[in-house]
Amino acid sequence: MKLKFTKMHGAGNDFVVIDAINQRIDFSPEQWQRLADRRFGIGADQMLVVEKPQSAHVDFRYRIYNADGGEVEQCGNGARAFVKFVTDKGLTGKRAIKVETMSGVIEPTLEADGRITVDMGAPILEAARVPFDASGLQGKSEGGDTLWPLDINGATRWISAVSMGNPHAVQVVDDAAAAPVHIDGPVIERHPRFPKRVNAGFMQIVDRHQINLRVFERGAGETLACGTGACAAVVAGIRRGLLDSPVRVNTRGGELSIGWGGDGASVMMTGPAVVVFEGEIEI
Ligand SMILES: N[C@H](CCC[C@H](N)C(=O)O)C(=O)O
Repeated sequence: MKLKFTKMHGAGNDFVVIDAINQRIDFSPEQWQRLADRRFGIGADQMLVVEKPQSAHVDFRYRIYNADGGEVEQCGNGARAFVKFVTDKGLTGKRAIKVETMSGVIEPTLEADGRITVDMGAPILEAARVPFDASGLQGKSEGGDTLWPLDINGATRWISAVSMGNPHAVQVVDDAAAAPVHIDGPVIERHPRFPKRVNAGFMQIVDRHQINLRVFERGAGETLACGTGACAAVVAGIRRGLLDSPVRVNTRGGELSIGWGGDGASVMMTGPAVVVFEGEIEI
């Protein structure tokens, strides 16, 4: 079939965005991998699919596929690209929309300055619901957070386990630029205590309102930015007593702003969404 798509990015985290309301698509994991392939396909960290909603009082359904072809629960940078896409394509006249995902409803809003704010919902902090298997581990309290020891490549790394609908393992490092993202990231991603695998965040505290962050993403490897990873890192930093809301998150691909009012409150993420090109591909 000939597939129409839009190539987009949010702070360098790049996407193939597909209107599945006006196109019928039903791809295998191998076909999703092919679309994501940077040599044999279009190339992207994730594929974002726009569908009609299944629930009432919701404007769209949003499905997300990682570069490895697996469908996942949430994508923060993708949510910003999503609202820009449906607005630009005239699929909605609203500037604030409700979007159902595998992990619940999120609410992206197109701001007057072109940036986009997304209510990402409240973080999930109970280890078993991340999911993270903490059985037999001696965690340590820091502020209101519990840090868990993982043996990664022979060193003990103390991680916070946070879900934004998708799982994150966040650790504080002295220097994000020098962090062993490609050595420890793949080991953390597939650590047996994360039964659904995990996104591995490496957070450097710059000051109480600013971090530098790198993320080795589940199913995609290191990306230039990770929206849910930025949310998870800020939640962990605030709970550890290291950060105060709002927090500027410096990623390799750009800047995100994250706000969180504490346990039970939604995490609010603001950042850019950019169209790179429109295209068609035979698949
Ligand atoms: N790799 C993530 C999905 C994409 C998340 C990221 N691109 C974002 O902006 O939140 C996972 O497997 O949970």
